[in-house]
Amino acid sequence: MSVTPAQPTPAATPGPTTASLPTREQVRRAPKVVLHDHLDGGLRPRTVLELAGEVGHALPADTADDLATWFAEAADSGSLERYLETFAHTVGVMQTAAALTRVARECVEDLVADGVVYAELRWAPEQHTEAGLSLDETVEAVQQGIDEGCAAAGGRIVVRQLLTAMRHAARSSEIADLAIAWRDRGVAGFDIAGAEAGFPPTRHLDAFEKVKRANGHITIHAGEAFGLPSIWEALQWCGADRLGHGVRIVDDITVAEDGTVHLGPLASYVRDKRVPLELAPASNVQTGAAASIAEHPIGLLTDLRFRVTVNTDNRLMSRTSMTDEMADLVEAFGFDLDRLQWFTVNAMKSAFLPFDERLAIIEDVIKPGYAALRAEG
Ligand SMILES: O=c1[nH]cnc2c1ncn2[C@@H]1O[C@H](CO)[C@@H](O)[C@H]1O
Ligand SMILES: [Zn+2]
Repeated sequence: MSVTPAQPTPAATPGPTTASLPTREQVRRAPKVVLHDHLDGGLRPRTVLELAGEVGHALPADTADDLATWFAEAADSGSLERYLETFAHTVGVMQTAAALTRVARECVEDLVADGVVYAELRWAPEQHTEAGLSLDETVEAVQQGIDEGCAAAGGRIVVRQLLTAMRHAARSSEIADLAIAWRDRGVAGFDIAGAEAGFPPTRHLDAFEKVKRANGHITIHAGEAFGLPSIWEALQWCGADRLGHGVRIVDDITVAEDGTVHLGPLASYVRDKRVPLELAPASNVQTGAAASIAEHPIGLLTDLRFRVTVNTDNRLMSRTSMTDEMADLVEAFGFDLDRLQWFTVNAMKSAFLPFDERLAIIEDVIKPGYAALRAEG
């Protein structure tokens, strides 16, 4: 294997300085793209309360504000496993077609209000069959909600589903079939999620091969709670087109005291192949993958021109939105509108949507949207 040569340090990310940085309100109005947003991680607290009331699901709080606080605090655990325990209270109230449709419709409404113009929403159908729905019926119900939300938004947003299989379970092959069966009806790709340590992506090799043989798209949660082996398997065994998080790729990057940067073979591969990283700073801080937003490797990865994208992961558990994620990055790293546009174009280029449709959103929506904001001065 060839040795990766040391590289000169790129220009450092500017610190938060000038008055020309966008305000939070400008960030809200900027066109944004989210590739990594869990449908069951983005419910409105009030909706969780109402749906729980309908089905008699016991919750840890009984007002919307208290519930919002409970989710954020419980998820703020420093561990992915404990973070994931909070999903019992969202998945638990999403077991009927009506509930799935409502949650999907409200999700689209919330994303539109957040200035999102393209979204891929992921969720795990196998977790929504407790009350008797078939896998097919769960996908149909979610698509119904997406269609209603998009119709109400009058063309301001395009939304696709990603179907997730749970990595500790054994239904990934069925979920791969489901994703393939729904590919022309709103499903754009396949994912695996759940606890990472102890559940390597290669456990689901047959599912990934099935999707690949069908020319489908794959993203894999990898390099969040576990490091390089997980990323390597996702890319080199499972054929991932994108990395869900992938933040631990920094374990293969060294920065010497004189600022010289050295990329190991896996980090070089990820950058050279332009593998999109679905970074989600707020979520990473909660699960302990990063110490704080300011210390999040997004600064280094951006400087090194990896294909960085910014994502929410779970808006409810992380009490976040695309506006919050980007505005927090503006504050922590001094990112300007050009940089936010770069993240957004990176994301749109990496979407699991046909090339001509991606290009149309970049040229007709994203670039003019940022140009208008720049013109505000
Ligand atoms: O950041 C994450 N890492 C791994 N798994 C996750 C993350 N966020 C959510 N889920 C898991 O994905 C399922 C389907 O949406 C959720 O129920 C949750 O268990
Ligand atoms: Zn995720």
